[in-house]
Amino acid sequence: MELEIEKVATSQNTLDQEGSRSPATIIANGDSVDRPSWFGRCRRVVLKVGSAVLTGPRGLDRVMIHRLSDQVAELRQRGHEVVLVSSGAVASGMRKVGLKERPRTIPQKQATAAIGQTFLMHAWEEAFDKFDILTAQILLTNEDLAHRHRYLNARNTLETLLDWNIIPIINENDTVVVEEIKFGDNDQLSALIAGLVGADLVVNLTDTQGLYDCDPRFHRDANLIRVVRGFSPKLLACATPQPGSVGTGGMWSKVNAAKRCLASGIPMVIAPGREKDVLLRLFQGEVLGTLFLPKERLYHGKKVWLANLPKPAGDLVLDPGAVRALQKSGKSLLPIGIRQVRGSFGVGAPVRCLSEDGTLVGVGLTNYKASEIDKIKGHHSDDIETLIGYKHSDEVIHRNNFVLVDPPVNGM
Ligand SMILES: Nc1ncnc2c1ncn2[C@@H]1O[C@H](COP(=O)(O)OP(=O)(O)O)[C@@H](O)[C@H]1O
Ligand SMILES: N[C@@H](CCC(=O)OP(=O)(O)O)C(=O)O
Repeated sequence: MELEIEKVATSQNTLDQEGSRSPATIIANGDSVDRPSWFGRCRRVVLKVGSAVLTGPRGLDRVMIHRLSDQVAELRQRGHEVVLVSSGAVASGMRKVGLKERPRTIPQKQATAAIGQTFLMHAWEEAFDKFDILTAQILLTNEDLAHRHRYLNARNTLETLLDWNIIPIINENDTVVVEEIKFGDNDQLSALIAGLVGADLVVNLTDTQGLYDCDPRFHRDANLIRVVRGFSPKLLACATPQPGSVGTGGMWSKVNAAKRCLASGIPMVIAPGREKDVLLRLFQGEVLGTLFLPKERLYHGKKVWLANLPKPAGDLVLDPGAVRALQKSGKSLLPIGIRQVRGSFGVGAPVRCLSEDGTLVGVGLTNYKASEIDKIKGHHSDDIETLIGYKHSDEVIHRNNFVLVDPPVNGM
């Protein structure tokens, strides 16, 4: 079976200076490829399973969990590494305490998730136990991954678990997060985890056949989109943010997750989780769901984190020339183009770069602290030492430590 994609090539996985793994599969030449070998080469896979797949009217669907774990065990036999992102804590907790509707208040949601999470983990643990496969629970918040050193710690833990052949099972730490610090939902979390571990593919299992050109609940004539090459904002218009009865974020969130994955050069497939043997069939090359293929990799290594996670510690307001240099020429930020410094931050802090009208241009890590940038702003780099007594570098932000917020993307 042939998949028509514009350009596909695989490279060996590489590690950057900090040990980040790069996804192996990048789109690169003009030939079509056969799906079985393409999927076969996706060694490291992040598998996200939605509440809509894992829970039914009577709560957690253990049969489904067994069916999925059987397939994951088979994929591992074939040499794939699997990192599982499992939703379902709130939905299964709800049934446990007899709630008919999703809890509305944050403390109720958190308490329900606490009840459901142990139940959920127990079910996965039991299902993988048949194959003598160990699992490990990882609960994360956005705050955890926003700090670079904690992000790297999470990566080291995941790498060690994979090295030990243990299946990491990740969920958002619902019992401590409030709306402001949430990932949003597990679709976003799975895309971030994929960037973190340098996954070769994300499989997102949900309760529809894939992405339709409009919401199939309201449009009977909706058409399933089979392959998407590169991201386009048009895709977001296809999907609504309204989830099913137990989900969070809906299809809109999955398309946003695909956007994140594609920017990091990682393909993603949205597939029907309840379809019999869906994972095995996908990896055998059957055309199922919607496959999103990257056209180019915008971010590598540290930039994957920079583009997705850090909490800015301050702002730099730039003159139009500096904005142009960053946006159009991919240059580093020099002090001469900085008009204003906001906030108090140290060396290495993530800061937002804004144009004078307040538009967000990008995010970068600074080479100087706020008080120093205040002294050197508007000056030539040759004057840095005279102004602050030393010179770390000519640039306030080096281009290797900067990402544009809305980089140009090629799509559909
Ligand atoms: N364009 C679309 N294509 C497919 N499904 C869509 C679309 N727009 C909205 N949806 C809805 O999104 C739902 C899946 O999202 P969600 O309920 O969050 O699932 P999950 O629990 O798997 O994360 C589907 O039930 C579907 O009805
Ligand atoms: N962390 C929540 C799931 C949040 C979520 O994203 O749900 P879903 O849209 O079903 O993937 C839970 O375990 O219930």
